[in-house]
Amino acid sequence: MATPKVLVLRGPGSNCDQEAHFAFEMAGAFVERMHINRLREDPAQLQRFQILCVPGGFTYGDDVAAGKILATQLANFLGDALRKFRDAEKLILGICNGFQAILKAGLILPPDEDGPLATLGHNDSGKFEDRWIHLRVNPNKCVFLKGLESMHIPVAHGEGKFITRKQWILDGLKQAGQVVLTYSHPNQPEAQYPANPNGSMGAVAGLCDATGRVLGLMPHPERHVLPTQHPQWTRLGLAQEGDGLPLFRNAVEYFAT
Ligand SMILES: NC(=O)CC[C@H](N)C(=O)O
Repeated sequence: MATPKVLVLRGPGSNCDQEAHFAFEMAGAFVERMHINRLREDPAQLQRFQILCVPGGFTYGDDVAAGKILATQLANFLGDALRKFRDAEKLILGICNGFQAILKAGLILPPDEDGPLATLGHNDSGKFEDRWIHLRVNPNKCVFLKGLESMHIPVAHGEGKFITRKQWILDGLKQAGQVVLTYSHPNQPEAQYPANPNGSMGAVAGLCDATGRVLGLMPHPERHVLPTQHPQWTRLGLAQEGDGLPLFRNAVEYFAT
């Protein structure tokens, strides 16, 4: 098996980069963490890697809107390198602040003539939501989610409300199989608050691009890779591994030859 190299791209205010590094290493990849300013100095470095991960955090202090400044940097200074990377059939993962950044950079859904199709806004609750939630997984062709049905992992964000410009955009994304992660509740067909922690349209928690190789999600799979990270592991019994680990392993195995 060819071992892929992962670039965990940091910015000022990233705070989940070490966890993302650890998760990809557990899954069997080589991992390097790099500050975006270093990549801007020489964008061609990106092509040394097979997987790009933009981790969670508060880049640029969430100024303007969470992930917006990082998105602008990605689109304006690294746009060509990123398109080349994506078109080489490599993988891109954005977690939480990373999802905000890659979505707002147009890497998941290219904008149309009227502008962006979707964004992530402030939680309906008006506060930071930091707790464990349940996810339903519809992998469709998303490389990262192959074989998964559900996940129990934490969220920690203030701006995770997924909004499309019009309802038909969300309907189209569902039909195309791009809505790959939704918040779930056992008794609600579409999860309502608090199961849906931010009021996302369609209870959307994660979205992939049309190829299935770019995934963005608000919850944190890298915070549940070890079974002991689950808050109830002593009561429920120790699972074999954390629910988030298969997502990283799928990405690594995609490059198996
Ligand atoms: N954990 C995170 O990445 C948080 C994302 C962002 N700072 C928010 O609060 O919405």
